[in-house]
Amino acid sequence: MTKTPDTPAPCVGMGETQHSHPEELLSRRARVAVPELVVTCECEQSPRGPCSCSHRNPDEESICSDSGLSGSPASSLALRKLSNSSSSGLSPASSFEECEEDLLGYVDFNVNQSPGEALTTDLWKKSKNMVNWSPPPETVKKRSPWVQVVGHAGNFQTDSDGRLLKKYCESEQQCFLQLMSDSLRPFVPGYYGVTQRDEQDYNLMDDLLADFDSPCIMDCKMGSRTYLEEELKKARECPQPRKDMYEKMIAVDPEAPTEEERLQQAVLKTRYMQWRETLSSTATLGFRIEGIKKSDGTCNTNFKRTKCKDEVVQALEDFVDNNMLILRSYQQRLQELRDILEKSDFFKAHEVVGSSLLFVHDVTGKAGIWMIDFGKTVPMTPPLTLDHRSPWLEGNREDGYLWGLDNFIDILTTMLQEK
Ligand SMILES: O=P(O)(O)O[C@H]1[C@H](O)[C@@H](OP(=O)(O)O)[C@H](OP(=O)(O)O)[C@@H](OP(=O)(O)O)[C@H]1O
Ligand SMILES: Nc1ncnc2c1ncn2[C@@H]1O[C@H](COP(=O)(O)OP(=O)(O)O)[C@@H](O)[C@H]1O
Repeated sequence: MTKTPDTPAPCVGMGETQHSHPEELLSRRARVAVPELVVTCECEQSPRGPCSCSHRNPDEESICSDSGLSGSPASSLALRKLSNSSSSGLSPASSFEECEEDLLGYVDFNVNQSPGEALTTDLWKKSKNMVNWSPPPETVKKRSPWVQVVGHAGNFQTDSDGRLLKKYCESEQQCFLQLMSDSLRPFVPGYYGVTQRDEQDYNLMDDLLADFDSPCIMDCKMGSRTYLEEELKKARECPQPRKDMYEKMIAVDPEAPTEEERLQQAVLKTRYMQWRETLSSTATLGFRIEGIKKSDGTCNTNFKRTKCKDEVVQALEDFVDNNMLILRSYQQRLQELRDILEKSDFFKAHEVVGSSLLFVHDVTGKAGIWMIDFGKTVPMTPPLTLDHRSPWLEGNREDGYLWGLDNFIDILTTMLQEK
């Protein structure tokens, strides 16, 4: 995904989470209190819309969009966009560093809470007793500001605990809840329930960048299909051609639209998504690079046409700066992930579409890979399961995730052998 903050909100004033009445919170299934919840009670409840994966404004553009400028070291537009999500202080996500003042009044109710732990009455009591607890100043560690590589504009906020708030999406919440007790747990961000800020609900999760120092980040979208079968069905029953997608299409290839699409100046979402799949490596390799952010601040989302193996290899070499140790770590981590995926109950029972692998490393040699974005990960009807390698035929709901992962591992293995 792509499209990010155009209207950045300053950090100041963004640190406050909307307060809710404790009883109300306790009764809301799978919700977890965040620090501020106990302090004041305004008893407001936000309207819970449908999956806020539809929170997106189709006209919003990406932070590092490939509108002709990406790929180069922060050009002026790229800088403007990047500044929305990086250390310049304009991020809609308030960074730890930017909000350091907030720490002076820092209150941590979740100090003993682990990811996925639901708020029980006992924990609630424990939390209340900790109202005035603050960490000693020496434990305050500066983190690099959070950076969003791709994704929808305004979808994220950060909190002062180094966690990330992502606009609420029910299917994503359901996935996270299950993932917290699945064998895949080490490969996903820790999840802490739902919280509110400015009347908007958010899923609260770990910021995977928190332990890295000026990280290099790559977002790769996994699978051979990037839209749900359900979306295809809807597009047939009630076609809704989109002008924004037509614009995005002709920006990359003016020849791509059909005569009819040209007349309408609009394309169906599924048509746009299929076009993107065949233009990139999604259709041929089962994954595609969406964006890369280097530690020097350069950001590139110009991978829409990165299709063949050689092009992917070139982008990967650039991402790791030809550091074979990092590449080896990534290869091993992907192999571990594959082993776990093949056994995971969650994975067997879900169609995983539009989900990404987030690759993160830094100059210290630390490297990690996590699965993110479960907005379009939906359960199969039991007892149906997927093998994630069979080709997709409409109705079988196969997503090609493991096929893509096999190809990814093969590419890294060949790169390592050739060095
Ligand atoms: O990357 P570009 O070419 O800009 O196209 C985007 C991505 O495919 C998004 O997928 P993802 O979020 O996985 O990156 C998708 O969001 P969905 O995930 O909601 O399908 C967007 O659909 P809209 O949000 O409907 O515009 C679509 O416009
Ligand atoms: N848990 C996380 N920790 C750190 N960065 C994240 C995390 N989740 C998402 N991101 C950043 O946000 C971007 C978009 O994430 P994603 O979940 O795909 O959002 P969207 O649903 O809006 O596309 C990713 O490319 C990554 O840079």
